[in-house]
Amino acid sequence: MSASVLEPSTARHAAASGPSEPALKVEGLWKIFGAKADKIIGTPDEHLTRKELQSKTGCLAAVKDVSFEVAPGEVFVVMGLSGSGKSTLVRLLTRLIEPTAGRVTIDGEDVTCASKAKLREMRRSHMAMVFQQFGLLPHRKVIDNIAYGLEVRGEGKAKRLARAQEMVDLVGLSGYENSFPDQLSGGMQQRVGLARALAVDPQVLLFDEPFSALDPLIRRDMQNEVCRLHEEVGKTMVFITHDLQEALKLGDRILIMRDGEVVQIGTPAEVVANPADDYVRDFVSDVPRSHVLTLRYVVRAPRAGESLDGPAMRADCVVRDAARQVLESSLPVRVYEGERFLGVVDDEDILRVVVAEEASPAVGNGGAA
Ligand SMILES: Nc1ncnc2c1ncn2[C@@H]1O[C@H](COP(=O)(O)OP(=O)(O)OP(=O)(O)O)[C@@H](O)[C@H]1O
Repeated sequence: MSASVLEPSTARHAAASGPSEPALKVEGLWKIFGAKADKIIGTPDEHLTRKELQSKTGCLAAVKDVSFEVAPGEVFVVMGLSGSGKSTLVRLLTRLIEPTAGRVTIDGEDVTCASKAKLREMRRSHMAMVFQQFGLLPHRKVIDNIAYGLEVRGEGKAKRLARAQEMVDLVGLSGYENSFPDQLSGGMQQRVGLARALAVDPQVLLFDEPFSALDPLIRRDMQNEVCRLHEEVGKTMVFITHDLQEALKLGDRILIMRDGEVVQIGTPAEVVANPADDYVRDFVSDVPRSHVLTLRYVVRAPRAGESLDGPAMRADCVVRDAARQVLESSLPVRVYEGERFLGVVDDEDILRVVVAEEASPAVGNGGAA
């Protein structure tokens, strides 16, 4: 995990700064594959496990009654093992796959009820997707690949090329405008994919395992690139991955899926501090707690007579980042959520997390607010 995991993004603040109309809303979304798929929901069979349903009816519930909301500017990660339903879910959001039931709303517009023409228009302007297999047009130059979405939308040549050039510069591809995709490395091709998605200025950017095929070092670079781009453009992002480290690094919140169902939705710290079940506990067992838990999870009430004159820190500061200041202070650090005083943290409280993560992966929730 790199240090940038720890830096709260602007979206973290945006997502935490109070209720607003969600950028994306998913309500009771189902996808059942099979001949009798539409006869299952509303019957007792909908409660069967995926395996039971499959052996009884031959149908497969790829996505089962999934609901969540994504705030404007939030990075929302969907994580799960292979077969858990992530790809199906992200395709349902844009109706590349038709849902069996449920509703998807993007920026207040109902995707599930949209006519074909409306859907086409929404795909052009409200959402853009970045795929693992880049999906670049091989006979078009980088600049024309990036401008493609704008061309489809009917933008004039000068305007779309100017916008594409801005995106080239944004993703660090200056000088490669006239190259063809097969002249670029995998990482650079994925930068083209990113630039192409950003060019249409969508409300929501969808990423379907975009970095899974890249070498680990390039993959890390690209994750950092997504963090940087997000800081710069502040787009709402839904990011699909099977990699927990990637999820923790990028996500403001993470949705963990298993067998088509939601197991847990929470911030990285919530998921690590309070795993919903053994499946999640297993996933997070190797994560260094001090890299993910925030002071909110360590804070305690001041003891009688304890000084309240120490420095103040924010509750969303990650323990590892806070450690130096807490250890250097001779007085306990006061922890605040906005204006609200939550309590104090001292050397012992910090060391307890660090020592516990050395000794055992299972660290409880010291004081979750
Ligand atoms: N067109 C289809 N017809 C029947 N079953 C399907 C279809 N597409 C997906 N499935 C099944 O739905 C389940 C979820 O698949 P999905 O590809 O969404 O999972 P995933 O989490 O994205 O996995 P991976 O990371 O391996 O792609 C799997 O059991 C898969 O076999």
